[in-house]
Amino acid sequence: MNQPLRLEQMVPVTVLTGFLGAGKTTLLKRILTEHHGRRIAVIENEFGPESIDNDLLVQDSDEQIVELNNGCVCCTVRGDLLRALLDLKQRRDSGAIQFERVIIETTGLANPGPVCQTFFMDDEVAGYYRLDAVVTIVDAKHGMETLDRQPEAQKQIGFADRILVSKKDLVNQADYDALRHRLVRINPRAPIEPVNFGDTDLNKILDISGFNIDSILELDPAFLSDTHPDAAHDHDHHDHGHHGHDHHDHGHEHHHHGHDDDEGHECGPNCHHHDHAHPAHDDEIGAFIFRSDKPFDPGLLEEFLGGVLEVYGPDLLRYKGILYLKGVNRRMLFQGVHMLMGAEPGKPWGAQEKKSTKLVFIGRKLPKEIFTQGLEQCLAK
Ligand SMILES: Nc1nc2c(ncn2[C@@H]2O[C@H](COP(=O)(O)OP(=O)(O)OP(=O)(O)O)[C@@H](O)[C@H]2O)c(=O)[nH]1
Repeated sequence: MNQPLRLEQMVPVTVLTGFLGAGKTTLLKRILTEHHGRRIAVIENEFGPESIDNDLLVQDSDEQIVELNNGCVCCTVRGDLLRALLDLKQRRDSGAIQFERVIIETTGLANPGPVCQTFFMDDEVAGYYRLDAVVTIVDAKHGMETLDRQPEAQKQIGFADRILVSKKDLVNQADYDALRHRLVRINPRAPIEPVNFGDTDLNKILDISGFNIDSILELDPAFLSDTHPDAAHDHDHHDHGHHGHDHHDHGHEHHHHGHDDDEGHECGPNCHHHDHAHPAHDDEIGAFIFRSDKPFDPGLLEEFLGGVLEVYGPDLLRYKGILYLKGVNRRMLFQGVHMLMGAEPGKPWGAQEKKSTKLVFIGRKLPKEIFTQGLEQCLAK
């Protein structure tokens, strides 16, 4: 195995996902034709009638396009994705091609989970590429209906580090607000912005470290509890002293127990429909937050998480946050996808800083009580 690169040397990867016809290709084309001076390798699948026009894309640009044929990235070609990434690595290392980042465009029907997991499961990929963020595009016109009908669409929202809403020009403000509200409920963690025909500030979607860094801090608890009373969960605020020996956790260590994506889906036809009223939405995918100013007992926490992931891993799309661990003088950055979890040391706690844990869990019908009560049991006595 090669020596892993340091985080900042790793090649950032953006996973671009979104509903069928939401505007992924429009955005990608825009990115690849803009003069932004970034060299981007693109991996995409060839699914769907609106497959990207490679000739156009590679024209007078440095981009490298790798196409994955044969259906969705999610269900059939994770092996291909792995090979494509390793192939790009090999060509880059040999000097045959140059690029600084990778964008993977998934099909409109893909569950981004397995795509993300690729970056944790293979040592060579995990040591070379850094999953930067999942960017999800939602179509303002058809988004509501798609969310109603397609669980995969909810997952795409659940996984997102950034949500871009396309086609705002086709709806009125009230419809846009209703959609936005629903998106916040499903995923309160991801900032949401409109995008007009792919016109977006690249800095908002590339190199945002949505996956690796403590972006949970972006969560505004007040906003959260406003829009989703169930989402926030507060605990007593009580600071505990602790001593300073460092607890080094695994940088890229993950647990995997198979059946991470146990509910196959069919790559069906496009789903574009007319408007209709949307009263209550009982979305399967939702989020909750756990906070505490008390430190965790690391052993208890590990045991609890191991157990709870065995049971709920398939339903847990994303979980991440900052851990305040007893006996550890720095924050631990914790994150996971389904049953793969990892933790890495973050910044040391400042002398005056109030230490606390913030975790967000996003998943399908998660039993919030089981999680929050279990986590509370893991707090150091
Ligand atoms: N009105 C409007 N149309 C848009 C906007 N963005 C994209 N479109 C149109 O929506 C259609 C679908 O866009 P694509 O970029 O092909 O969507 P996609 O997500 O790549 O589609 P699939 O590959 O089928 O999943 C195209 O006709 C675009 O021109 C927008 O902001 N406003």
